[in-house]
Amino acid sequence: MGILEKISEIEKEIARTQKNKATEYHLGLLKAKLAKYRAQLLEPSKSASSKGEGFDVMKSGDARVALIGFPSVGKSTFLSLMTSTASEAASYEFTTLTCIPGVIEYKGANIQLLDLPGIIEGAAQARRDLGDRKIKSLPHTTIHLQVLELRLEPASLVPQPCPAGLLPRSLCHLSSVPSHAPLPHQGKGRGRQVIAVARTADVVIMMLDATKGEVQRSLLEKELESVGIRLNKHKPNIYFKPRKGGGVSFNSTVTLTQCSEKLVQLILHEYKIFNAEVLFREDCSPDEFIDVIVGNRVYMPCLYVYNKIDQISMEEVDRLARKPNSVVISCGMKLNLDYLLEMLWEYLALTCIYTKKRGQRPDFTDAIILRKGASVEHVCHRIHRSLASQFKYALVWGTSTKYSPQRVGLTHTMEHEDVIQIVKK
Ligand SMILES: Nc1nc2c(ncn2[C@@H]2O[C@H](COP(=O)(O)OP(=O)(O)OP(=O)(O)O)[C@@H](O)[C@H]2O)c(=O)[nH]1
Ligand SMILES: [K+]
Ligand SMILES: [Mg+2]
Repeated sequence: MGILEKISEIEKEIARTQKNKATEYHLGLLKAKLAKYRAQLLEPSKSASSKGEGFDVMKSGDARVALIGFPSVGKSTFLSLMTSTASEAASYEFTTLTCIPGVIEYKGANIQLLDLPGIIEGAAQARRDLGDRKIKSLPHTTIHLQVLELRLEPASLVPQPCPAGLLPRSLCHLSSVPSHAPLPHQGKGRGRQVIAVARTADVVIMMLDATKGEVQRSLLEKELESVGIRLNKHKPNIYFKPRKGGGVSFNSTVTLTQCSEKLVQLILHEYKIFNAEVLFREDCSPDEFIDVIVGNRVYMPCLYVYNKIDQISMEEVDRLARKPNSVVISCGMKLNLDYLLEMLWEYLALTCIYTKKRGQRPDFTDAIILRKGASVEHVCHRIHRSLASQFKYALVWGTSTKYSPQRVGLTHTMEHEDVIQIVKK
């Protein structure tokens, strides 16, 4: 049995297993198995040659935002609106085939915005290649595969009605494609590269077409989830350390309602870990525990952006706008873009630091933009390469200190809108 078949078997078994106290261990074990097979699938195959032309964009600016979404939801239109970069936008799908970077200038920060191909396409290609086993595909749910097949059979490139009852109308491929539109094979394996780029971002903007169903959102979430990207979640607060011997020592500082010592042991055994120290500091689920064992997960804020609200009713706009982590916009009519920027800024959680020279007022026109949690040393490096080595102490005004000003060292953590004066040796 191939890995994909094994995954599908386990998924089926999970689906048909009733969730209750009696099946809890069984389910936990199945989930551990599933995560293991998925990881195997994602390991870069040795035959995979090129890293993907057009995707190796340099990280630049103060932060990076990746635009993820189905084809033709308006990603390129958005990039062209928000930045001085033009990215081709058109009514046919898969207009964008590479990664196009642009820069948003906001509150003195340079935010790199990456326009990417409609993510599903590459994954679809991977699915098509499964036959000859060239590309080890990402796992998908059954419905997902149905969608992909529907979309990419040559016949689906011409307008055709959707088979009744198979899919929501929103996902049917009803648009016609002009002759100059790229053929599906040109996007070979891009879904994987899109995901690789997404992993490097500080925030993901998941762009959705407000006129289409909610299913697009859950499909994308599943796809990102299955490659280890965790959206709007924090890293589980579990201490985990494999050891040489001594068995598994299990402890928790809170009451656990989803995991028990026995379940943790079972999951660990599935990973052939027989000696480890485990401390739950949070009431985590088995999935979260598995994430900790497997590691290499990325935890990323995600903003769901519903575009094309010019096409839907006010009631519908209102409903979408009230969803958590969501913003409604229209690129076509330039609606609500300012609010989106505000939200994006919040999600990026950047820290602006102002510098001040001795005896002078702070320079509020030119902020130093750093990541949350940045230290005085980071500030020094940003000002000048050699500044940290000449550093004697710094005076800081703002919320990070008890007194203003306060004398601090290189390791002091800065907070948003702090003012700093650096004194050299
Ligand atoms: N009505 C309406 N149409 C929009 C809006 N934003 C974009 N469009 C149209 O949607 C179509 C697709 O836009 P693109 O920007 O090419 O979409 P994309 O997500 O980059 O598509 P791919 O690169 O193919 O994945 C174009 O015809 C745009 O003019 C909007 O707010 N309202
Ligand atoms: K398009
Ligand atoms: Mg595009």
